[in-house]
Amino acid sequence: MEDSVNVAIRVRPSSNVFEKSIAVSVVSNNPPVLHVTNKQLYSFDNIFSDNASQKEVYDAMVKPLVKKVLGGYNCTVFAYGQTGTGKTYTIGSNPKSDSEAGFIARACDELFSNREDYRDLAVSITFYEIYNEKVLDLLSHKKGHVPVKGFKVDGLETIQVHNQKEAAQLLAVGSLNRHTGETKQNRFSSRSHAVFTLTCVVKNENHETEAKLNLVDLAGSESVRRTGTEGSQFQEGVNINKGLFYIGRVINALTTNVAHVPYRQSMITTTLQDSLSKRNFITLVACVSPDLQDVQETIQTLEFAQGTKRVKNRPEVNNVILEYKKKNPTLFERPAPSSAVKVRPTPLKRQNQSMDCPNTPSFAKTPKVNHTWTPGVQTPPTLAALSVASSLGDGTIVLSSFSPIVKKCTEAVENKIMEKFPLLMKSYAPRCSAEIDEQQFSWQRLHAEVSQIVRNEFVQLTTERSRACSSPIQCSNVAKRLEFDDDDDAFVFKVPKKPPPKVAEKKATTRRSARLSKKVSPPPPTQQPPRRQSVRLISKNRTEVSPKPRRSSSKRPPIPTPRKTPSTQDAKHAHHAHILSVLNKGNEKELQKLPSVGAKTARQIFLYRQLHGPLDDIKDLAKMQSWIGNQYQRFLRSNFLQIDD
Ligand SMILES: Nc1ncnc2c1ncn2[C@@H]1O[C@H](COP(=O)(O)OP(=O)(O)OP(=O)(O)O)[C@@H](O)[C@H]1O
Repeated sequence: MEDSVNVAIRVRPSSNVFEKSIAVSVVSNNPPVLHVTNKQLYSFDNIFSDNASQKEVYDAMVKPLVKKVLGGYNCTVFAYGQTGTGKTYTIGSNPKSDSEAGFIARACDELFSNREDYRDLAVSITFYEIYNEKVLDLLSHKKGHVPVKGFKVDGLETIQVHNQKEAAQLLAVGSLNRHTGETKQNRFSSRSHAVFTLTCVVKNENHETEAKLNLVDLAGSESVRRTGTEGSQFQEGVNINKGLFYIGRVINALTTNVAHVPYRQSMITTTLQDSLSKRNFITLVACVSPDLQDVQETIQTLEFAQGTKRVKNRPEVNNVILEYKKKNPTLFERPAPSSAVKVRPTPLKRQNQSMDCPNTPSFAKTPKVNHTWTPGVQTPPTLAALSVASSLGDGTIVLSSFSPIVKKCTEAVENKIMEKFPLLMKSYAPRCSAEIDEQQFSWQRLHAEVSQIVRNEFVQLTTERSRACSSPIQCSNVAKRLEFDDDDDAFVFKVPKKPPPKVAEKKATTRRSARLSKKVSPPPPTQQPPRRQSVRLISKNRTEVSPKPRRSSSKRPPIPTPRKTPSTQDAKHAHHAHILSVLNKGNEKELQKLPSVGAKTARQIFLYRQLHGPLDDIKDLAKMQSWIGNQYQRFLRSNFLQIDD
């Protein structure tokens, strides 16, 4: 399992006795190909048939992620699908017996059995559900929902566990608290999305990593007609479908790399914003029913899974660099609070005051970093300086959202500043005494000096790197925008706000306003021919009326001249051979270059070739079952292929 986004299909055992009513079958396991009655073939990273065991699915999809989490990568596993297809069963968020242990129990088992390899491993658990767009803590005895601030669920019960048994107990308690209900399609239908999170903190000699494994049991998509829900259950269904719809939108936005990802549109995408970002490993297990009566929902699930597979992530490790702390222990010491210290806290400083060292410059106090922040340990100032505020609305850019080249530069700048910072601090050291107050300290000077270092390094590095690439970055312009933001306690790149779009002059839209407006004077009827007047009539009346000037023929788009069918026999053979080689050797993108071959047909040709080997003749393509109507003939015609029967 190499990819950062992995997608598998799990087919649930059928509830039908008759073979005729089965719509889904696994055609091949290598490559994994699924066949659905609509004649379409689907391929994913893994396909598990109805007799696949829980262990088999876990080993292929989640086991590799446990290692990644211990290595500092955030990983998220989603179970998605129609109601009653086995999502809860697969994730194991409602365990019934040991033989049915799902992902959660197995992942906990694995974490604790690997313990010896990790000298210092701390595991904690949170378990919450999203019910009717509200977050409810499944491990808390408190009533009411948990508030969400920004993208963070604020105040979840986080419980540290030391062994598999403790983890299993928490899972059992949480699953009892979860909202379930009976519908026509599932006796124990989950009425909420459940998120079970294992947070692993691993400390090594030089660094510390903190990463999360989220195991998400999404509620099933449901049609009111089929589930027969009414009243409050109907409302639950509406909210479930809303959440699932926006997960789809978020995935779509990640696939197309658009600037705005609609995380805030639903509670599930808000709370999982972290996990649904490009910095994580994502695994999707799409559960489907093999039954003919569910084929519509099955196809929808398969299409969703295919969309997810198109997301390309670049996972990053979450770590704290402790080396700096080791080298400069005095900088990170917490002095005893002194009544003589007078530092006026900025709004953000006030928030973090309890754990801040009063002598630490303000930009060093920002725990707003992607890297893990341990209370009591000050983040190296440059890391804080470069991991900038997250609010995009005010024209601030998050550095990490730049292109990879800028990201690399950022890392390099961080390293350089790390070297220079002790020197800079030394020059300030005498003035950092407890009696000094803020005015004497001159925060502005310190900010200006560090800004200058960051700017210089940034310009130098981006110039070096952009020389190597074809599209150089206007690095000096970008660097000029670097400013210290007091509100966010960080260095930010300010982006000039776009001027508001000019409001077009309002046109009179109603007849009354048109009449009232003196400026509007309708053209005399003789000057313009009636719209529907035929060309013949216009030419008849040409003497009386001057018609609207027609577009000159030179401006008309040229009429495409049809490509000629190769005339000689040799040319015809060469053309056939060329198309055949594209069909046999082309990847999906190359196949799509052929006329009448879209993304879907290209995929079908690709899968057909994988299953049956290369085509001997173009007419073998007729055997592909996924052609609809006269699509095959259209393909032949538009590719100028003459096939003798
Ligand atoms: N692969 C499987 N093997 C054996 N039993 C399964 C399998 N998948 C599902 N089941 C059984 O099907 C029933 C429904 O499964 P489950 O409750 O997990 O569905 P769900 O997708 O979570 O439904 P909902 O969205 O309504 O909560 C359960 O009794 C479960 O044990």
